[in-house]
Amino acid sequence: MSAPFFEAEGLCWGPRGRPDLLADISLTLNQGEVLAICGANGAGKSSLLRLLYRFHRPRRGHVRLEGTDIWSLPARDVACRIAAVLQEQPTDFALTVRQIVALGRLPHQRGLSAAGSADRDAIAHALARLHLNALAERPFGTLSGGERQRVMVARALAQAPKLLILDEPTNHLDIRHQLELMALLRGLGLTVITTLHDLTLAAEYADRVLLLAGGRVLTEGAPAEVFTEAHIAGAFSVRSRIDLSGQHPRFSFHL
Ligand SMILES: Nc1ncnc2c1ncn2[C@@H]1O[C@H](COP(=O)(O)OP(=O)(O)OP(=O)(O)O)[C@@H](O)[C@H]1O
Repeated sequence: MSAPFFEAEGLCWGPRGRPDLLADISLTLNQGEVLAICGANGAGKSSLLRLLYRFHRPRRGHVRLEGTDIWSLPARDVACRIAAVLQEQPTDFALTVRQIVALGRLPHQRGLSAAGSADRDAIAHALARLHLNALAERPFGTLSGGERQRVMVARALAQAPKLLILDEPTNHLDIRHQLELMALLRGLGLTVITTLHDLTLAAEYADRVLLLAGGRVLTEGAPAEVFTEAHIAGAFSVRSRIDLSGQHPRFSFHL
């Protein structure tokens, strides 16, 4: 049997000298699937992502991409395969949008060789996909929060990854840009793992949802299986009503 495209198995992690914050987390993704990770503040979503894009080394367990443990590869090789869009943004505000997006090509460039035509094509394509052509020569520091977020997604696309990992990518985006970004992520054909606070977006755009609570997997599966009133109460300590009359579930929440 061939290995799953992406697999995390029995992951445990905690900060140095502290007990585990994440315990026994496993997930499997097929190529092209979109996984949403949802859960309350402090549930461990960002910490889990850091294990998946090889920032934190798990205390126990393994993360494998196409059957290879990501810790058996040099960081640069992993960066050619996995791109991450994080909540923290670059502080180098003087760089232009094009220069920031070009940073996505660094893992693919050897030594100090100048960017080649493949790099220029990837940068142009990423700028166009995120509707950033008009902003390409603007200093990053002069952009709005939502524009910056789109630049960070463009940088990740320029990296030409096999797996795209995003931490709350719809933060700062207005409703139209949220929907556009989710449709873009869906339409890329890439395997995507993203944390999302908005359960409606997760239900509409993700193939699978992993619900975290207290650093553990509460449940994982198709959105309709995961988003039940009982699971939502368990993860978020709120009561909810789920309207299943439309194409996608709609939620209302109460204390
Ligand atoms: N390096 C660290 N040292 C100490 N505590 C940490 C560290 N990293 C994460 N934590 C703690 O682990 C818990 C989970 O944090 P994490 O950022 O993963 O949660 P989250 O689900 O992404 O939350 P949010 O929705 O608020 O972004 C939090 O209580 C956080 O304070």
